[in-house]
Amino acid sequence: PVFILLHTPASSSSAAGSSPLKSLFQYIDDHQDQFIQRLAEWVAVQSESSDPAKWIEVEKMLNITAQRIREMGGSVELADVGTQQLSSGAVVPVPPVLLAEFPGDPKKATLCIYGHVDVQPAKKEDGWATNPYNLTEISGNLYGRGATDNKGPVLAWLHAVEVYQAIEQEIPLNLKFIIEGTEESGSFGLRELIMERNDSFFADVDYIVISDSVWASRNPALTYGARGSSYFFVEVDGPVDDFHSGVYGGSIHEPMTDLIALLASLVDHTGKILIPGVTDDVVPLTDSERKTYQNISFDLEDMKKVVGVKHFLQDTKVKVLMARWRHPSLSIHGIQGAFSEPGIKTVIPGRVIGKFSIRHVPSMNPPDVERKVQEHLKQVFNGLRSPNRMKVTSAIGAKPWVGKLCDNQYVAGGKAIKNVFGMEPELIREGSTVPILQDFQEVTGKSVMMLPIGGHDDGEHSKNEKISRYNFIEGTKLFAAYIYEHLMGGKND
Ligand SMILES: CC(C)C[C@H](NC(=O)CN)C(=O)O
Repeated sequence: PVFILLHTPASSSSAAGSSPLKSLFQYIDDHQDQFIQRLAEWVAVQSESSDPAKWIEVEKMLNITAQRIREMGGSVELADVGTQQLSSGAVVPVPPVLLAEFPGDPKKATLCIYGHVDVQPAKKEDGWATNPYNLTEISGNLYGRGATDNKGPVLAWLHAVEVYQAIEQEIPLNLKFIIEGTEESGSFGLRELIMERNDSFFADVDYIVISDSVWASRNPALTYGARGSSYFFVEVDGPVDDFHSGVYGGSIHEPMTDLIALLASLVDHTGKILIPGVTDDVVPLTDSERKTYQNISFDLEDMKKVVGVKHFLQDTKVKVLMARWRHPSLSIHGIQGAFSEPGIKTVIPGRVIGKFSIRHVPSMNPPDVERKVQEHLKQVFNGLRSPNRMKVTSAIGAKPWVGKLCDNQYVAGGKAIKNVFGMEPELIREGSTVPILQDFQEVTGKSVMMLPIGGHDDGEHSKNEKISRYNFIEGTKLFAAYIYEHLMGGKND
């Protein structure tokens, strides 16, 4: 990893008061209700990618995005990324990937913006205070599934372009967009598409920017690292059916009991991963890296309130940040086939599937981790001497990413933050995963940066996900300013 602290001196061209930026910002302020109305229309589409039955909604969302880009004068291709085989055995087409570009000038540098318009599942019964698919403003916050992850930021990028067009301000960059619909399920077929289009769509791209994350505190940030992820299903299957526990309880090996033993062997109550060898490759901590965590304005007390806990597994800010950004973690997400409705049911489920994931950090290697998980679970299951069958499958294998802080676009990002928020950017990493991030860097060799606009308390993936009106609107200004601050016609060096 590169840990160079960035200094972003204010340049004469980067004064917030200079007239193009002033006009751009004024237009954004004047049109904020219209921008929020458009976000409400996007949030209303239930584009959950975890359930292939809902891919029709994902495609609807991609078509709405395509239509908006065409209305703005961009050309759009909805690229085929193949098929997926479902657990039922059925083979279904994956939602396409949107590739778009605006008319360009070969003398200018080219920026490619990546985002996704699929969302994690959400139901009012999960405990939402409002309907998750009806964007609702309460006390300056816009609540709705996808408001921050990632419909709000994708829309903010389109609004930033719209603003240039509306005030007839020349855009100092060529712009391309790559928008997908299965990020929340591992980005099916996207790596292959990038490889296939490396010499065409990506050939003239200089910079790739991704706004699919949140700030670490109340301070605006530039993000230079993200964890990877491997997602696992461990299935235990035995009795031919679900059975009455009064009849069979005590005489059969219950799949759920086996599964609980398997899941309990993965991680302990302190968060320590128990799978042999999984943490062996984590890069050692250096003094200079440790120092980078000390200056982050992350407020532990504030974070406890956001999360609703008395304490974390770690007792200092630095340790909590390191746990989020530079150490792997293992989380257990759910059990399919288990009785999870309210009330009483005394059944022994005949087949259950446990779901868990491991967040990877440099220099972990997902295939290597997957092999160790397989070996470990096999060994634990053998020890149970159960007649049931166990199957472990890995659904996602996304690598961790570390960007290059010396790239030009971090300077443009820093200046843009100064223009909009009047402060230096915080240089942060991200605990969550954008599955395609490292592939972008590895396959295209281009400069990649994350430029988040989400707030630290936005609650991505959880109930009551939101983006604040402030972050959505100032974030739109940030993107407009970032475009403006980019080296006019400059290529990354
Ligand atoms: C691989 C995961 C499903 C990706 C997901 N990504 C994001 O939340 C990005 N905002 C994650 O859980 O990290």
